[in-house]
Amino acid sequence: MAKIIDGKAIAKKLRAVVKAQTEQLKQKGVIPGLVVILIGNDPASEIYVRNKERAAEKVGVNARTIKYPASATEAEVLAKIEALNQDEQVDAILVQSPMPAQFNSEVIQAAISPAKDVDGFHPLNIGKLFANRSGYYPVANTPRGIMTMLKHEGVALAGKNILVVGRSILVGRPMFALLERANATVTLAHRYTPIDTLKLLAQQADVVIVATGVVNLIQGSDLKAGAVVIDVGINRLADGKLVGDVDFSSASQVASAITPVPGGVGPMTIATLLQTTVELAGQHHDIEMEQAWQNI
Ligand SMILES: Nc1nc2c(c(=O)[nH]1)N[C@@H](CN(C=O)c1ccc(C(=O)N[C@@H](CCC(=O)O)C(=O)O)cc1)CN2
Repeated sequence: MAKIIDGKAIAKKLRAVVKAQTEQLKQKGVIPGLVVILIGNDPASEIYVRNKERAAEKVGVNARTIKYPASATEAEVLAKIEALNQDEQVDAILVQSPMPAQFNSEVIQAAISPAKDVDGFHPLNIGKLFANRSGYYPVANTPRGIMTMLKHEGVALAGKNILVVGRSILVGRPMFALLERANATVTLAHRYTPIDTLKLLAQQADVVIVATGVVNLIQGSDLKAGAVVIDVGINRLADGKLVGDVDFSSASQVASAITPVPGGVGPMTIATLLQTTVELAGQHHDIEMEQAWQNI
């Protein structure tokens, strides 16, 4: 039976470190400021945004949400982003995904100043990540949170065979870059990967990370014995139950460690968002931040 990786508990430890960092910044007169832009009325997004605000308040980050109706225009949101880019009180900006159909997410993401791009979706920050540039730049919070979880669990990555399933800008692509940077051999599978190929790749992988939104895509019988399984999927079934992209009951019989849904990757996304917010505030005010989170 696999060890269940407790994302909630790791996120709690990370938030405690972030809170201590926020207090250090406050002693220097800096209150980290986060603005979340929510467009439309996607019920899940409303919950995530509320959870971000609550978590921010607990660690001392000054967070606020700016809401737009689903009928909002790209021009009005772009004008607001431009004003926030100029606002000295704002260190971090994000626009919650998904956005309504009339929005071009590439245009919106590129409009946020790279120095305030707390999601790490700006092409400049993505380019730096893929080029493995030195220096500080924000990286997408879900894959970064997964790296923190893997480190916390003592999962060695160098030289390991890792399969990432899903190639979104939120998870799969930055996950690939972070793992490659950690000297793993990484395969990125996606919707055009034939299912037989996917299963063969999964059987060879020491670590499998799945972010597709397809319920039960990966079964225990697909996995190598002792693999580490990270399930990023959040799928709500007709009966209201939340499940991931991995069949937890069969996979947990074969894996050595596995993240549950809920309570796995999700809580790490929000804790890591706060971590990135505080780091961006430190950058803006030229304050060196101790990387204490590495030892959580
Ligand atoms: N601009 C962004 N949009 C979205 C991101 C993102 O990182 N930036 N990620 C997701 C949504 N998300 C954060 O924004 C998020 C999703 C899920 C959770 C979470 O804690 N999930 C819980 C279950 C919650 C539930 O009941 O639904 C869990 O897994 O335990 C946190 C954050 C897409 N959009």
